[in-house]
Amino acid sequence: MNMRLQCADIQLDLSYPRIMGIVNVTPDSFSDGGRHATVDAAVAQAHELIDAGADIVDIGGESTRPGAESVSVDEELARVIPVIAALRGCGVVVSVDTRKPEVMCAAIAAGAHMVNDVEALQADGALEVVAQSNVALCLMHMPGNPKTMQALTDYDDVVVTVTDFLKSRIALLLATGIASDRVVIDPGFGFGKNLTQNLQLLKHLDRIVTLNYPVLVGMSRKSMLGLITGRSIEERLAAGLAAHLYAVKQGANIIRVHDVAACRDALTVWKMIGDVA
Ligand SMILES: Cn1cnc2c(O)nc(N)nc21
Repeated sequence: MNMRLQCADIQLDLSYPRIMGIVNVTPDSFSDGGRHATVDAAVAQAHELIDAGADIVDIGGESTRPGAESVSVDEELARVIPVIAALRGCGVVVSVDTRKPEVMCAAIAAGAHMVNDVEALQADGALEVVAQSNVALCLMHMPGNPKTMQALTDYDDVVVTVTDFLKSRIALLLATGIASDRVVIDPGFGFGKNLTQNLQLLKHLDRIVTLNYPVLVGMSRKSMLGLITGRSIEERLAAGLAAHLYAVKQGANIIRVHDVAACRDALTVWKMIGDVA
């Protein structure tokens, strides 16, 4: 695996695990003070995550949780572009979490260094938009879309299906001329997988790691952790740290979390152990 991820003008060293902090710019994420308050709150939250140790901040304007309603292009643009523009020069990788080519294009123009697409650039025009840039790309596995995916959990072998999907997307990107050091892959925990299938993907994550591309995982606060522990969404930090450290042990390179400070401490312990003779 290449140890440096090309994120536009930033090269991210992946010789040790990195943290992607989550910034949801969706009105229900913040006190409903309307657009301006939402953008300001999102920018402030991004800076909090950066101060807490995030290597990447992931700016999303459309919820991708199961059953989530889709958001129009104009609404998503209005939510995320002002935040991305305000983060120009912030010193860390700024990622845009979107499935829409129009949002990718505007985000890249506003200074985004990475596109995080839960649909792995399958939307018409998405591949063309990113091929004309040098941003990093995260390709995630999701059957269907957030409204249909939870009914699409009939796999012969979820690890084989997900691995084959990621291999096919990688091949398509390389054939489009996209450099391999821009590509990150992600099994998509919680996207069209039941609990057993999520745990199988985690247990056998090494088989995705052997595709030899940086692996991003995101299990923070997800329902798979609630099903195991019985904890509510606000009480899943310990479970999330355990799952993410297991993924790092399997070779994951980037973990996508809400609680950056706690994750930073966990990875600092991890790195110290790794660095000792
Ligand atoms: C936007 N989003 C929500 N969960 C995610 C996950 O697990 N991976 C990636 N890449 N994006 C996610």
